[in-house]
Amino acid sequence: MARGPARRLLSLCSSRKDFTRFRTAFPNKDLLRSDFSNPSRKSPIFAIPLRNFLCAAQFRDLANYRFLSFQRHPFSSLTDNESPSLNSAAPVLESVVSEDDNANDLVPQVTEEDVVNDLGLEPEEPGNKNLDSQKELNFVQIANRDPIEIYRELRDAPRPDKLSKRDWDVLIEVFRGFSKSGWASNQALAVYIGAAFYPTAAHSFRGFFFKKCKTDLVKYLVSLGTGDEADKFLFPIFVEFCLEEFPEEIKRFRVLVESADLTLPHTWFPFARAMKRKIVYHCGPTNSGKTYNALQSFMEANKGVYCSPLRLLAMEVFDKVNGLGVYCSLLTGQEKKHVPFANHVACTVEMVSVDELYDVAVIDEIQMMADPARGYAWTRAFLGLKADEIHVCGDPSVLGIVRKICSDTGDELVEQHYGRFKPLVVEAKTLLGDLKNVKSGDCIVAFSRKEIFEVKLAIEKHTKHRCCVIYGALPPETRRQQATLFNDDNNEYDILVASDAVGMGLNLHIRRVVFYSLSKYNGDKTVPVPASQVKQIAGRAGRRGSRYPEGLTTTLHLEDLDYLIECLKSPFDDVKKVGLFPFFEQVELFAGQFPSITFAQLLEKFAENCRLDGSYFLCHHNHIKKIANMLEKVQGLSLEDRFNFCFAPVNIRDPKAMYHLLRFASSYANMLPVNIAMGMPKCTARNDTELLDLETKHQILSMYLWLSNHFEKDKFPYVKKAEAMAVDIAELLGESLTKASWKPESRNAGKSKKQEKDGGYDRPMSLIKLSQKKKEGALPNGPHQDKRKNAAFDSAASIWNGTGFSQPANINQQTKPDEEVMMGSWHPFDEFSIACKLALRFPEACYV
Ligand SMILES: Nc1ncnc2c1ncn2[C@@H]1O[C@H](COP(=O)(O)OP(=O)(O)OP(=O)(O)O)[C@@H](O)[C@H]1O
Repeated sequence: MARGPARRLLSLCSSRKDFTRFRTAFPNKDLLRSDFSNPSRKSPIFAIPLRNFLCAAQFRDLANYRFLSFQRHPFSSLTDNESPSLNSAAPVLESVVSEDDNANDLVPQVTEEDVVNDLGLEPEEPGNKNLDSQKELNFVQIANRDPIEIYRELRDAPRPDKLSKRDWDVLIEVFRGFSKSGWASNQALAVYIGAAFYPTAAHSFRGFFFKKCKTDLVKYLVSLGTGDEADKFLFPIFVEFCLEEFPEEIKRFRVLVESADLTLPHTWFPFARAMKRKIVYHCGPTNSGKTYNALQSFMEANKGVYCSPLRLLAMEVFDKVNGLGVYCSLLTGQEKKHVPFANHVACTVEMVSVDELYDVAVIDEIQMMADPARGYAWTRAFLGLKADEIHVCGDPSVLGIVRKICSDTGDELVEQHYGRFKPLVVEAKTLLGDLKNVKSGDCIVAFSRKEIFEVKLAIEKHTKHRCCVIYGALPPETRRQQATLFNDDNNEYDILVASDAVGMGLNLHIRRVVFYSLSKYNGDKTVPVPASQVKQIAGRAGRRGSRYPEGLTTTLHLEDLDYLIECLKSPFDDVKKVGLFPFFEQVELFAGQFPSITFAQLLEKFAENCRLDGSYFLCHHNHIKKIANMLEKVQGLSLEDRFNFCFAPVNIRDPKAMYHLLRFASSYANMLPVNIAMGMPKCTARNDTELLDLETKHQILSMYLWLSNHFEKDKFPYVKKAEAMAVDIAELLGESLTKASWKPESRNAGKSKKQEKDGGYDRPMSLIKLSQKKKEGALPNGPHQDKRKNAAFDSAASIWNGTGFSQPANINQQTKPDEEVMMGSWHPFDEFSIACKLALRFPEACYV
């Protein structure tokens, strides 16, 4: 388990005496300032590495950590204003601040005349130089005193000295500032005083100080006034006070933090650390030969593993490598194809074993380390793979962080830089807003399923071209079938209409990539497509060895062209952090602190309290929490079962798929054989609803297969049947897509009529322009209306005892118009809700 610096500090200072020893090593405040505040100079005693202390709930970037270094923000890269620590503890703080009026209770009453000068100084007179220098001398002495001594002196003081009203007022302000100090709150984390507890501790400290105050200290603090200087003077005394007053709170928080410690993740893989690994970074844009070269090393090795971002790509490599005579097995969440005598395996990155020893490993699309949701899988593979040689392929965005990680792990890094085989050319003419201008070999990229079918319909209605389609919800087998159809010269399918799913993994013969739009809905709002994604997708045009070795790219509308060029011209991001997620064992350890909370709450608590180094972020886990919430009702699942079920591949916005997951979990928990309980469609889809049904059914089967590989096999006895059904449905989907000539059902009935008038398809307005116009208020469907609509959808989704998953967008879109949902006359979750409840009570039965 990793050892964080604060932990190390406390383990070094396991007793108060030790801590005192540390502190007395730096009795001189000036010494502390001059030595520790100089980042280039390390403490000879505490050579604590620079690292962050991060409460992931706030995703604070607490950089440049050095305990008690007395820098302005040693723990935080945030400014004072941004510092969230005290805001997060606002209720406690409020009480602290509001009690200032009662602070007089803490000290003997004083009056203006009641001034006693404990320093024995004459009253101040202007120009009294002796007095001034005497004062300065005193202040320097105080500043240089050992804070422990100061604390003890205060602690043992029989009674407080009397203060003047003016000093008293200033002192109140000084302590108010200290209570609010983000710097002090951040520093306090290092001695396990949590952000939530800090205001209480600071309040208590103020009470202590006022009850014991010494005039010389007060004078000194008054001379400093509110601010950093005073905070930094008070802080070590405060720490001393807390160590003595709150040992239990500190211990509790320490145990909590330690059990959620995600620092130094490279130390989690001691075997890999014991190896001297060679990392080869194949760095370049798309279509530059990175994967090709990495696969050469993979195939030449005695034993190799290829880690893919997608099932589809793992399958491609599996086929390709076996085709070249190198026996290779396939391992994805859904399938295990063992090839006899194979020493090689092509797998999805989540499935790679960090226990097995390899000669060569390939990690494709390494920039996915920074993916907000799945990044942890790449990070784990990169840190944990036990391979002599690891080839990573990707764009340069994570090169900097890979260099840094290699310096931490001690791995050798070799960089190989690539350029595109043929430059990508931007066609400035665009399609002038008219899909009739498509040409053979074009790939039209749209960012929603609905748009994909609209485009397909329009092209097939108004031109002689036929379209293949590829989008994320299709099974990999169907995507491959569509890709083969498109690549084949001897048929009429010469146009591809695809979503961003086309950006990775398929070997496609694309002449030109045309962006239907350059904005997409991110689940919350419509946003411009990120430049890195635009590059990745555009880069699919013109592939070496294909019919079109030279690639073109353009947009449907002239007004989107500037953004496309901007994206292609923009340099790759320099990623600063990569993703992490705790292993089950870490979550289990943490769960020991909270025996009576739900799994979803546990994940939340973990996120709030976990510590991460500056190069890592905690991956998004909202979808996991939503599944966890849904499964909360299922009795009899162990923590590990819950953890595993939450990673099942399910579309959380699809109530039908969620229902089946719930049913599977329920049966499993009741020790019943988990059945598929789903009818097989008899024919190809005749409309969009049937097509959607096929997609969902395939996803449910895929989920069943995934679960069968992640739980005891005998609990999932229908694997063979599920595999056969999945193959059949993928075929049906392929056939359905080639025939598909229906209009996708629209949310907005009025819009469909308009489309008819416009010549059969909705000529898309540039969404970037659209959002600009919305901002200017030019369009009637303003943001407030969207808000209302979203609120209606959200409330529709929050049924079923707060399972909390979002609305079934596809059902809303496919079967009922918005208005009905908004009027509350129809509820998409009603049927689902009843089915779920029944599934919980009678898990062996099926209700769909
Ligand atoms: N040396 C080579 N000889 C023959 N074909 C090659 C060679 N290098 C690359 N190719 C072919 O060029 C195409 C692009 O190569 P590759 O997939 O390795 O590029 P890449 O940089 O990994 O791109 P992407 O990131 O888009 O996958 C592939 O079809 C590959 O087979």
